[in-house]
Amino acid sequence: MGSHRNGGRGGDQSGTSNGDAGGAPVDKGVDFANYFCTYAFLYHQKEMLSDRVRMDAYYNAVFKNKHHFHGQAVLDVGAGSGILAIWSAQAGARKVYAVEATSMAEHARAVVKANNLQDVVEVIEGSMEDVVLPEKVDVIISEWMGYFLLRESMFDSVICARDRWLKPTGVMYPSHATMWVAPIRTGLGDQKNNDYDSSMDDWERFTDETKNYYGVDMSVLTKPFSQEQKKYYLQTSLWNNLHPHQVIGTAASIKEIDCLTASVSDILEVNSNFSSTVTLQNTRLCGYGGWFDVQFRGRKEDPAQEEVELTTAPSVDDSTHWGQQVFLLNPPARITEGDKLNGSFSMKRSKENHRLMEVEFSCEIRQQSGELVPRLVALCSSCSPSFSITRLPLRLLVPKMHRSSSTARASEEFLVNFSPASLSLASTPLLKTAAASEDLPVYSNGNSDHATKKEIGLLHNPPGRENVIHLIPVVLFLCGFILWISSHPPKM
Ligand SMILES: C[S@@+](CC[C@H](N)C(=O)[O-])C[C@H]1O[C@@H](n2cnc3c(N)ncnc32)[C@H](O)[C@@H]1O
Repeated sequence: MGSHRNGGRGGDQSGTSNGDAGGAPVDKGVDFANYFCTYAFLYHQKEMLSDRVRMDAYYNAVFKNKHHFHGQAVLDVGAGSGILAIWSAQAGARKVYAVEATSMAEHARAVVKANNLQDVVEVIEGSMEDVVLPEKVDVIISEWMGYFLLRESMFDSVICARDRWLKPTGVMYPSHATMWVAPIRTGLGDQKNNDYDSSMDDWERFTDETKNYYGVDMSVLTKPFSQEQKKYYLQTSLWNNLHPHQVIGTAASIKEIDCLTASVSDILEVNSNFSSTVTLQNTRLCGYGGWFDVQFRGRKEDPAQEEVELTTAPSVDDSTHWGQQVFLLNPPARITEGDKLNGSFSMKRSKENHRLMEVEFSCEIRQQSGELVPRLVALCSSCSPSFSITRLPLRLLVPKMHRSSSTARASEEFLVNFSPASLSLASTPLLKTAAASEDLPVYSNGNSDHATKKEIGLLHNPPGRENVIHLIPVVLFLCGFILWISSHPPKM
């Protein structure tokens, strides 16, 4: 006991390089500041603990498969508040190692003690990559899934733990994972286009004012500002809780992962050609929704007694805090039942931050007659895909949230590039007003970071300039009134 931290790897993971992350060097200090610190907040853990779909799935997986836990050694990778470690102990584990990188470990220790499980659950504060355990384990349990499964790249740490600490006969909880995409209709693209237009109108006012009031012409920056705003509003995927009616075609699986055998190189990139058949008559293809599910099946030689699945697919009653990622297409295209959508998807880690993803989509629409639909313009046609997404610590930046919340798991976007080369050309102008009537419940998109940015933007306006301008007529009127009064003194 107590000797588990910072041992084991001869320092190979404690420096600034982490080959497993995809070749790019990882600064652990920066990683901690950007990523781990989020999890040191109880409100963040609470939001995960409040996701009933997630909780029920893990709870059932453990308690309906006690045979995997009874009398066994279990490792909880990224224990957070300790919930999975505690369930493992309650299901009869002999020993549970609960490894947590952040100071949340202290809270986990308190919860373990309060539930009288301190003799079974040992909470270890440290990075999984650095921790040394006194024995190999029979089960690894972990909730490592980020938005659209792979964001956060936390599965790397689970793989590392598995390769070092799982017995050859061991079981992974969860055991399998799948990523899905499906064509969708949504009003989000229209909304984001409006946001972009307003930000450019605002920029124009700003450059006029800067020139008129301060004598400096900033208009040379209009293009880079426009690019920046396009990337922000239009080339970034969005968190959304899609209604199942917004899914307008068959879902396609783009990646399957066997948690027992996958290596980091298997998940560095996801590349898939997929096709989907439109299932709705006369509708708009506004983009794609992406989600994942994980299964608890045990291992082939030691299967689950009862298989459990956790899905984050669009759902009315069982939505999760992961929601779905929406990848917008601009402008939307008219499609109808029976049309075939042939797409290609590519996702890789951002060079700047291995926990963030860059996504490229392309798609071709083939009508039932076999004819190709004239070309669509891609919402993200000119973007160079690089973008940051983190489960950030501040509420403002959209942390991992409970499903009923209006915000999401983090500032969640993936940069998305609908490849212009493979997209069909625009035939449909963007329908700015049609969306609302056409799209069924469009749930909150969770972009409170956008709102925040705007709010911050307001603070940066020249102090009170607009208000002063609005006051000018009033002041003029009052001056006129005073002059008139003084030239027409009241007769006493
Ligand atoms: C999504 S949370 C899950 C928390 C908890 N297991 C639950 O299900 O509520 C992931 C946790 O893993 C921790 N974590 C991520 N990578 C880790 C690593 N390499 N070593 C230790 N902890 C890690 C994070 O700090 C975070 O608390």
